[in-house]
Amino acid sequence: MRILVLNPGSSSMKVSIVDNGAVSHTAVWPAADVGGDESAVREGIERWGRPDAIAVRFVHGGSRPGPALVDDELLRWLDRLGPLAPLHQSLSVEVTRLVRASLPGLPVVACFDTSFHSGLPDAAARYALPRAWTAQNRLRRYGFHGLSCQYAVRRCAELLASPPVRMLCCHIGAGVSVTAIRHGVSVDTSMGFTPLEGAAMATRSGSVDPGLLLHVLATGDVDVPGLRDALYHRSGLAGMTGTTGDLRDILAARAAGDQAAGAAVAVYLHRLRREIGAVAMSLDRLDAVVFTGGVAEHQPGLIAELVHGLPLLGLEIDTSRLAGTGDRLISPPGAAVSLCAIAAGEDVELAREATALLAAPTHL
Ligand SMILES: Nc1ncnc2c1ncn2[C@@H]1O[C@H](COP(=O)(O)OP(=O)(O)O)[C@@H](O)[C@H]1O
Ligand SMILES: CC(=O)OP(=O)(O)O
Ligand SMILES: [Mg+2]
Repeated sequence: MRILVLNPGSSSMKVSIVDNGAVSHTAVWPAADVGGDESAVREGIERWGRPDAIAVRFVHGGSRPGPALVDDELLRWLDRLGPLAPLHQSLSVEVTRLVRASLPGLPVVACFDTSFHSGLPDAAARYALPRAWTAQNRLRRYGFHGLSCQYAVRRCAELLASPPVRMLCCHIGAGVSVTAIRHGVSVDTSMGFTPLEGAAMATRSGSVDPGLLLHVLATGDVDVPGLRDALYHRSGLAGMTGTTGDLRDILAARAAGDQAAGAAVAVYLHRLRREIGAVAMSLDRLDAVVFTGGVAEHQPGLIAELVHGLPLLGLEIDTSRLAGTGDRLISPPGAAVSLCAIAAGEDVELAREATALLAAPTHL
């Protein structure tokens, strides 16, 4: 089956063709270029020809445990979740509308980041908030980057002689999250009700004392839309440095002696290590840690820096392996914990989920 895969991320729009499970074409557009003219999707369709089906990544799918065939009603419901993932959800809705109009008659499958975490243990999923608020089970921790985690589990098992039972998936791209996985199942994760919780990110703040936010709303010159904009678009590495938050530029500035860039990277790494430490505590031991996402893939030096600041977890890096390319083991032979660098494979998972859904007898 030939699947056109659309993966709107917060900094990029990734479009691929996955042919019987293998990625045959792929292109990445900066997110800012996507919106209005939707050129990325149109170009993908025109360049690569008609697929058999389309799979679209939606970061928020509420408590849905798996993918779903798109119809008008589902699309309206997904659109209503927009405010819970403002950097992603409306873009996913927009590109879905576009492909439905451009390729009428083809099945479109929505795949959700949240599904992988839909079975989170209650203690990890709930917030310590008034009971009445959480009664309908909506104000819970949903978790994100689930499609990336799913792929990391599969790929890590291929790279290691024996599949890891207890692992962490550190997805480090424009969005950053850490997930603890036992026997392939998510048991805790750093993102929560929205993809704003947890580590500091390219433009997102990550977790901030809710008391600070109340204080800013009560005393600062900012309303709720202004606060939302600040936390999603103008915080994180971007906010701390006054740049776009692209780590390529920030690391180059740090190397050139820019102190603000150096301080921002220190905060970014510190907050990520805290999330790794916190999430790891849901496992009784650690067999493997996967580093994936754009930053993990392209900035191995930063991964080494991250790991060197985690002596308590006993992680070791093999610098000669780190300098290699492709999906690989980056810990030394015989290390207690296997460290793996894996290119994010959300597109493969999206195609896999779409193929399985469309082959299911209930779909016929
Ligand atoms: N050489 C590189 N190429 C692409 N992205 C890079 C590179 N080095 C670092 N990055 C970082 O990776 C991030 C993109 O990661 P990615 O996982 O593709 O993000 P998203 O899916 O959220 O759009 C960028 O914000 C950028 O800072
Ligand atoms: C959930 C999320 O933040 O996704 P991305 O890293 O692709 O922006
Ligand atoms: Mg992404």
